[in-house]
Amino acid sequence: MKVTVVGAGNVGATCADILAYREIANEIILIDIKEGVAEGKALDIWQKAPVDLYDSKTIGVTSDYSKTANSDVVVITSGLPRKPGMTRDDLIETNAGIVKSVTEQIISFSPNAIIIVVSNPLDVMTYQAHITSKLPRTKVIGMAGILDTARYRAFLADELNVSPKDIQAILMGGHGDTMVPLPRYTTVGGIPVTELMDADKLDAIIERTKFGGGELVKLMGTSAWYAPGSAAAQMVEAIVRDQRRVFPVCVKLEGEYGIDECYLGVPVILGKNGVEKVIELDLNKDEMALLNESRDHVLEVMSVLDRLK
Ligand SMILES: NC(=O)C1=CN([C@@H]2O[C@H](COP(=O)(O)OP(=O)(O)OC[C@H]3O[C@@H](n4cnc5c(N)ncnc54)[C@H](O)[C@@H]3O)[C@@H](O)[C@H]2O)C=CC1
Ligand SMILES: O=C([O-])CC(=O)C(=O)O
Repeated sequence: MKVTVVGAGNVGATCADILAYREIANEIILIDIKEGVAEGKALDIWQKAPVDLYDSKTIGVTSDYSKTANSDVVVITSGLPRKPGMTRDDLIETNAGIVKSVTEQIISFSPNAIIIVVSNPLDVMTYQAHITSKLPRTKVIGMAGILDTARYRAFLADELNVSPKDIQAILMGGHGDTMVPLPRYTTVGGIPVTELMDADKLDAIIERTKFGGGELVKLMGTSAWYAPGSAAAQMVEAIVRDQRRVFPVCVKLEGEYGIDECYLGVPVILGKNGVEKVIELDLNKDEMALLNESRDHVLEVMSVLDRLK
């Protein structure tokens, strides 16, 4: 299996490193526009192989897309990250152009690839890759839900003093402040979280999760990369190993949840064809209202993208 990671910055290099270390793909192409950066990071990852005992090969490239030819999966991380005081939406003008040009080049050499978008604003950049590539919605998806859910699970593990492995949860909606955590679908070793924690504490964790990306931007002056890189690699793994994992993934809705023509995070089955199935939960009135609020926000930012065209 051949996987290309576009953007050899913090998220892209972390993702490539995990793909190699866990031997998720045997050939990994790391490509960036900045001369030498992808080559250097790929070489560094390869020099770690004798220590960590893997034989997946990472190759770094500057802007030569012919080297990405026939990739099975492509992860797009190229673009600006936000700085303190910015929203993800503030990145739209710069990143839309970058995602568009990268997608055009990727698709000309790998017309059958499955594309996983990471660049922000996530839902709208995934839409950008979809309209540029003209690939079916099942093959152009965005990474956000695994990361947002992981943050929620990590905060719950801290609060309950239990292993994060035992926390199962699902989170829906756009990748932003309007994301929709679902306590009704959160369990700890099979026990509903609402039986283990009072509502105030759970609400505080939900609020922290919604602003989890911003918390890290404030601390570091740029956005996160370890968990995002890992979450993107987990999506690649589900596809290349046809694992049929159930993950929240950003996908274009075509009538599911009563929502049409909008990219939004929902639970899906992820396998060799990309999205094998969109899972429709029976949301209650309050949950549906939150999801619609999130949809409205994403549609508003999508309309900005349409004006930029
Ligand atoms: N979906 C999510 O949950 C997350 C999304 N992000 C987003 O991912 C993106 C990348 O973040 P970082 O890796 O931290 O940024 P970074 O600045 O460390 O890396 C971005 C890389 O993209 C490269 N690049 C820019 N234009 C390019 C082009 N046309 N072709 C190829 N490479 C190009 C840059 O040279 C740079 O190396 C940002 O937009 C950020 O907001 C970050 C974390 C989580
Ligand atoms: O917060 C950001 O800008 C990056 C991101 O999407 C995240 O870490 O959730």
